[in-house]
Amino acid sequence: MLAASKAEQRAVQLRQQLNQASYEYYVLDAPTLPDTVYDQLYRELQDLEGQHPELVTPDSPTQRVGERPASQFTSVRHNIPLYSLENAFDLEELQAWQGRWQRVAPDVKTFEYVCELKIDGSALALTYENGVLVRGATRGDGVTGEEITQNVRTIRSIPLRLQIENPPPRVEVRGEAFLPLDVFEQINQDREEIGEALFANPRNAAAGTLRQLDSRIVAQRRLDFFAYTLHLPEGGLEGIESQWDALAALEKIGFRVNPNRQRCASMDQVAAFATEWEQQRFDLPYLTDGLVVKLNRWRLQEELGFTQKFPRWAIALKYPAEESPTVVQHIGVNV
Ligand SMILES: CC(C)(C)c1nc(N2CCN(c3ncccn3)CC2)c2cc(C(N)=O)c(N)nc2n1
Repeated sequence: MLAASKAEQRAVQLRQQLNQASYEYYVLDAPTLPDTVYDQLYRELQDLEGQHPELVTPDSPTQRVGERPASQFTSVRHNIPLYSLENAFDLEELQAWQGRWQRVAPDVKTFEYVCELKIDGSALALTYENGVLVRGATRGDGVTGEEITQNVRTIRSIPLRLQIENPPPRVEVRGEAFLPLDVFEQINQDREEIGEALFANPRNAAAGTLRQLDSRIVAQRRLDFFAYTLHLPEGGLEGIESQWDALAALEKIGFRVNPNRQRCASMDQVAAFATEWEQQRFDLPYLTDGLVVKLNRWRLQEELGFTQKFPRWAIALKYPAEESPTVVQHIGVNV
């Protein structure tokens, strides 16, 4: 039995080693620690926490695995609302959107867009206090959502602690939880075998999994997560003035951020990116249903603000639904 302070030092060391190994495996997809060593260190930490329960911390990897079922979810108000997105269904509508925001800010001569693939999953709101994950919530209606922290902790690509030397007091991260297509197929096979209703698509499967009361089931379903928004209500991270900077910062502090993103200096470049990914997206191991096009500079986003429902500085370009259409559709001008 290690003395308390020795035990504490060892627990800190094990947590750091195991969390780093998890980050390399689930976020970088480049593990360096052999699974057998991971399992051995994990068991050592479990034993240590068993002997010294006071050593358990919220960012301990032993706290990821789901606990006993909650009876129901509580409703929580988002610190910062999650906005909806206007939709464009072809490049003409995208061009019209550009015209609309430019009429609101006619003095803006230089601007650029960030194009991100629109992951077809379920939006999540994550709150970190002093670098530690304290809350995870569903989007809900954008103002209030369901508190699903225990389920969110089982998503291994979501860090339990941010990789920041001096973490800001509060960091809000938003992103999309999703099920990779092969995981979705496997879940439906398992459900078919036990006569349960199948999930219609990976988005429903992700949303349904996140609302599972028993987080041990969530832990088995291997949800994944791409972050796309970073809010710093009290500041604390220097040099982030745009969406592009924010995506790089999200990667730096430990999140998966979708790599298929691009800065575009004109609507023509946006159109090229959209046309490229309209087909290439089918090579990806997860579902997408379009792009999200955002004005990049945060100052310009603030200048443009919001309509009743949407930010003026962003729009979703939706690809045609995959049902086999009688007429072949594409986002270009339908000839
Ligand atoms: C921050 C803004 C508002 C510009 C924003 N909003 C998004 N969404 C809003 C509407 N959402 C929504 N969900 C359900 C019901 C109504 N709206 C779902 C997320 C984004 C979704 C994705 C994605 N899926 O990959 C993304 N890369 N960027 C986003 N950016």
